[in-house]
Amino acid sequence: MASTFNPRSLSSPPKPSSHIPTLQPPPKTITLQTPNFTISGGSTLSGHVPISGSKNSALPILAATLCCSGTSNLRNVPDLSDTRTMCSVLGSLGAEIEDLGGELVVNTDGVRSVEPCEDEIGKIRGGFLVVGPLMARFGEAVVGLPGGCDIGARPIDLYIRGLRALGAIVEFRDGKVHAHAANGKGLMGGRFRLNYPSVGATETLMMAACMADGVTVLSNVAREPEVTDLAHFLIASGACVEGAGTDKLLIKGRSRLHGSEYSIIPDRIEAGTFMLAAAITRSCISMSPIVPSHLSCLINKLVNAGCKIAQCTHDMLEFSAVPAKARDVLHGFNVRTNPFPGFPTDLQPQIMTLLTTCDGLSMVKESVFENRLRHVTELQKFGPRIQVCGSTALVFGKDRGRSMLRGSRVVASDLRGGVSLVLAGLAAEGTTEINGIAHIDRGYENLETKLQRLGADVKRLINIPSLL
Ligand SMILES: CC(=O)N[C@H]1[C@@H](OP(=O)(O)OP(=O)(O)OC[C@H]2O[C@@H](n3ccc(=O)[nH]c3=O)[C@H](O)[C@@H]2O)O[C@H](CO)[C@@H](O)[C@@H]1O
Ligand SMILES: C=C(OP(=O)(O)O)C(=O)O
Repeated sequence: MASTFNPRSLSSPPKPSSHIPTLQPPPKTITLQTPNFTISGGSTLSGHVPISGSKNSALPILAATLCCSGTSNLRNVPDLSDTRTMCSVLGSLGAEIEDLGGELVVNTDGVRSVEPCEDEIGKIRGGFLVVGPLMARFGEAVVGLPGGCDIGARPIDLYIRGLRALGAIVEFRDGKVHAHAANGKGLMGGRFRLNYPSVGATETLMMAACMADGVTVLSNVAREPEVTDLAHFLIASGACVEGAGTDKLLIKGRSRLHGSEYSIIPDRIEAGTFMLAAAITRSCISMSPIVPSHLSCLINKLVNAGCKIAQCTHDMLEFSAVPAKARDVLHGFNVRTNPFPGFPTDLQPQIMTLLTTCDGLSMVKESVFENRLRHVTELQKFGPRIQVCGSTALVFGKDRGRSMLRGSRVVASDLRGGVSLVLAGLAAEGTTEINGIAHIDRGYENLETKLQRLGADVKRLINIPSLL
C-alpha cells in the first residue's frame, strides 16, 4: 500500500455516464491481463525472509475498529488484496482510512451506515465479520454473504445462532443477513456454546459481546493465535475479554471502546509456507518475525521427517532441510488437519506438496473443510502419484533422490492450493507456469520478490491473450 488512499472511493465506483456516445464499430480485440507465475525449478534457497503481518488477524482487527471511537493505529498490516478489500468494506460504511505505509490509521467515527457494500463483502471471507461490530455499535446490520476460498460449504449458522443468543433477531432476505437487537436498543450479554470451534464465528461473537449489556460467556471457542490477537486488540481498545487462547471466553460489555495503537502478529501461515519452501528445495533459510509456538505442530512434523531447527529465538527461526549426507532423505509422515493447536488446514496443501518429495507413503486427512483437496488434480500434473478417497489423500513419495516433480502448466483455484503449486514449481525439474495467481495475492505479500531474494527463479508475467 504505497500511497494514501480513501477507501470510500474504492467502495463507490464512478457511475456510468448518462451521455450516450456516438455508435462506433465494436472493438476487434479485447485484451485481458492475466498475470501468472513462471518458475524455473531446481534452485536451492538461502538467506533471510521477512514475514508479513497475519492476514487472518488483520481482517478481524480491521472489522473491530468499528467498535472504537477515535483512531486505531494498526501496524504490520499486510498489503494484500484481502486487506484492501476489507478497507473497502469499512470505507463503504463511512470509515476513513489512511495508509502510512505498513501502518493503517482507521477512524470509524463517521460511520452511519449498517449496510456494507455487498460486492466487497462477497469477495472475501473476513468481510462478513463486520456483522459483529455493527450489531455491537448500532444494534443493527445488513450484510451480504461472504466469499473467500472455495474449500467447502462454509455456512454461517454459528454466527447467527450466537447473535440470537445475545438478543438479536436475524433473518435472511434478498441474499443478505438482516439483524437487529430484539429490544430495539442493543445486544444483551448471554451464553453460547459453539458446536465447532469456528474461527470466524468466535471472532464475530467476541466483537458483538464487547459492547453488549452485561456479561457473555462463549464456550468451545476457537483458540487460533489470530483469535487471541483480536482479543488483545479489543483489550487494548478498552474491552474486557478474559480467556483468550482457551476454549472459553468471558466478556463484560462496555458502552464504547476507544482508539489504540496495535501491532498485528506475524503470519504463521506465511512463515510455515516458507519453511516448506526450504524443505522442498532441501535448503536452509532464516525468517523473522515469527512466533515459534504458533508453528509447533508443523515444526515437529518437519523435524521428525529429518529437517533441523538450526537456531530459534523468541521471534526468529533458522530452518534447514539440507541433507548432512548426499543419501539422506526426508521421511514421509501422516498429517491430519485440526483446529489450533492441531495441524493448520491452511498449511495442508503446501505440506502435501512436500510429501510428494519425501520417502515412502504418507497420508493427509483434511478434517476442517470438506472440499479442500481440489489442488490435488493440479499437483498431479507435476507427476507424483496421489490417490484421493473422500477427504483423505494417499501420497506415494519417492524412493531415493531429490525430486521426481516435473515442471507443468497449472491453475490455482484457491489461496493455499495455489501456493502449494508454487512450492511444486520450486522443486520441479524444468519450467512451471501457474495461472490464477490472484488467489495467491489474496494472502501472500510480495511472494515472488521474497522468493527471488532467497534465490528462486520466479517471475510474475502478464499474459495478454490477443483475441476473444
Ligand atoms: C479469514 C480467516 O480467518 N479465514 C480462516 C478461518 O476461516 P473461517 O473462519 O471461515 O473458518 P471456520 O473456523 O469458521 O471454519 C471451520 C469449519 O467450521 C464450519 N462452520 C463454520 C462456521 C459456521 O457457522 N458453521 C460451520 O459449520 C466450516 O464449514 C468449516 O468446516 O479459519 C479457517 C480454519 O482455521 C482458516 O482456514 C481460514 O484461513
Ligand atoms: C481459507 C483461507 O482464507 P479465507 O478464509 O479468507 O478464504 C486461507 O487463508 O487459507
